[in-house]
Amino acid sequence: MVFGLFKEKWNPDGKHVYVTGGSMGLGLSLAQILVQKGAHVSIVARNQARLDEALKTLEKYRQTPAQVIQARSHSLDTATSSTEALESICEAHGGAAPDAVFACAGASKPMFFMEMTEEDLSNGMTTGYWVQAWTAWAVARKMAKQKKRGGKIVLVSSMLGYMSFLGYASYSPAKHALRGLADTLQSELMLYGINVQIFFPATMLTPGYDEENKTKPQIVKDIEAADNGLTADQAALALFKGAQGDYPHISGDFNSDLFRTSTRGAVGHANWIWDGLLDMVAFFAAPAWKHSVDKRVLAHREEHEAYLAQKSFYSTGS
Ligand SMILES: NC(=O)C1=CN([C@@H]2O[C@H](COP(=O)(O)OP(=O)(O)OC[C@H]3O[C@@H](n4cnc5c(N)ncnc54)[C@H](OP(=O)(O)O)[C@@H]3O)[C@@H](O)[C@H]2O)C=CC1
Ligand SMILES: CCCCCCCCCCCCCCCC(=O)[C@@H](N)CO
Repeated sequence: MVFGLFKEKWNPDGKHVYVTGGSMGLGLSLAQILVQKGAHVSIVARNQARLDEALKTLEKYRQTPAQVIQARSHSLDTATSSTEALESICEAHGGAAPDAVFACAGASKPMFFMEMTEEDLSNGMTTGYWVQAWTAWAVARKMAKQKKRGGKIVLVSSMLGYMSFLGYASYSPAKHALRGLADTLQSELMLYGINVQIFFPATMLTPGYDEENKTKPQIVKDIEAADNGLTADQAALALFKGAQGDYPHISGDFNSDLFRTSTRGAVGHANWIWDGLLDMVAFFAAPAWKHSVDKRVLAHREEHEAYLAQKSFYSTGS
């Protein structure tokens, strides 16, 4: 398989690009880049005040008076609300399907599995998987019905969609599921001339990151300290550059590249030589790193048991 050779780069200039989760973090930074490149940009998120702020920010990057820049408040948790959101942003474009969608919406609530409730686990699937899957479903159908060629659908997973470690039982499965969806759609939506990609960023220093750190156990923070994190702008640039091509998996940094090449499955190579070298590095580096994580987790056993005891875990029923 050869990706991107001899093909023109995807250019958002003059296109209608839909960014979910565009009111802050990765989505907002990406929306800024797209506006700067001359795209008509529609952002969707729930909180109206943050959408208003984001719209003001995006206006600063406007290139021409003709650009349509809009923000709409919708929850993307269900098929119905995701379809409504899509219909509402397409109104200004005469009902035409967007040229591209970047599904950035999502959230994570790390904590110990023992402490997760049924609600935590099922919300994890909604905020990690369905919030993007329904958008992909609604957009793909609209593009296909209108026989729009050259469409693009980009999902946002995480490095935790390639691997995982303690604390992410409600989040990592959803991000792995997104990979399964993206790999399926990359194959199936070729039928309609739609290019499907998925982004696997490591830590991004965003409002969402500050929020998840409120429930994140210290040991999880310690493991993550191996990663400095990218700013939202840096991550959005990596995402945008990946989206200019058509290679299905976009990784934001070197470590994600190691996991990409060593868990590639049936995804082709971005670069035969470089990917082979990275895979070889990962062959040694990933088990060494994992060994250090396992040691850290085992060293935490006693402290963890004391923590659970103090939370009355052992003395309450189910
Ligand atoms: N930050 C990180 O370290 C990493 C994040 N990721 C993923 O990257 C993506 C972006 O993350 P990040 O920028 O940090 O997130 P933020 O929390 O900073 O921003 C998330 C955006 O999504 C919107 N959103 C969240 N849930 C919903 C929903 N149910 N319906 C509609 N809009 C929603 C939020 O607005 P509102 O709340 O108002 O709806 C906001 O605009 C997410 O999918 C996240 O899982 C992946 C790897 C690392
Ligand atoms: C092959 C060897 C390389 C080893 C180095 C790996 C270092 C990993 C650090 C963990 C980063 C966690 C990213 C999670 C981001 C995320 O999705 C959450 N913030 C939830 O939003």
